[in-house]
Amino acid sequence: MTALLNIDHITGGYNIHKPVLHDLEFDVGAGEIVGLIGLNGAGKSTTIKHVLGLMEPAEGGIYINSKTIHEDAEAYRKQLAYIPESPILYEEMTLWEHLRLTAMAYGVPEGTWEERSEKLMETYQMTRRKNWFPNHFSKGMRQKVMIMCAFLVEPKLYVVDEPFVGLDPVAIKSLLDMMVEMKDNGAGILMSTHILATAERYCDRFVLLHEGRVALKGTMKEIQEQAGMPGANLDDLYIEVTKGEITS
Ligand SMILES: Nc1ncnc2c1ncn2[C@@H]1O[C@H](COP(=O)(O)OP(=O)(O)OP(=O)(O)O)[C@@H](O)[C@H]1O
Repeated sequence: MTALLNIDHITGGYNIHKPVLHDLEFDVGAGEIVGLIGLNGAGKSTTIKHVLGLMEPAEGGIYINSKTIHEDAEAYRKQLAYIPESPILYEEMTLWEHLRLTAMAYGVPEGTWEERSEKLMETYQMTRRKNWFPNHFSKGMRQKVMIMCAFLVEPKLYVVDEPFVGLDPVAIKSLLDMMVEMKDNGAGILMSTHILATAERYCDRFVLLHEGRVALKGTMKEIQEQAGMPGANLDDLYIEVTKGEITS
């Protein structure tokens, strides 16, 4: 089976002489949630920037449905939606205009995007704020706008960076339910998070990064085996990895 997202032995970073990512190799398949886990500075955001095409690997390649961004940049980008850790909004555009702009950028047909948007606003309790501008939004509401824009597109691949910070429990539950629904519909999700209990409950597989290298990867059972810690939870595995005692 070809993976939806394939990170093929990439090395990369901000300075060609000092890579931050070293020979990274992992996949995200259709119909699964993969958790990208690691300490501050482990390389999660840098990995995500490479997947989004904002950074170019010095070595190796990144493929979505077997194609790199160079083969067809528009097709590559349209297959993925990104929920960033810090919301990026246009201050002069209302919530509804953000949704409309996203629909236009991704080519979501008229009728479909309005219907999805109304539903999303209801789910995230934002209907009343349809015509509000972002400067009236709380941090959590700003994050909800990003989430709604991503789910509006219904892409093949979701790239989600630390999504739970700032969201209220109802919104967290809605987000998780929606990720499960999209995965069941065949989407792939790469999610970076420090909330390990949630990751353990929702992710099908894990990639534990340590100092820019894959320290462990696989299902819970597989990473427990790799670490020689049968039955260990993700917290324990993570702590063990970050002691630097396990080499991949
Ligand atoms: N813009 C940048 N320029 C130079 N180095 C950077 C830049 N951003 C991150 N780095 C470095 O790259 C390494 C990986 O950082 P990255 O932001 O990918 O970590 P992270 O796993 O996402 O951490 P966090 O959990 O804190 O978000 C760190 O050593 C960091 O100092």
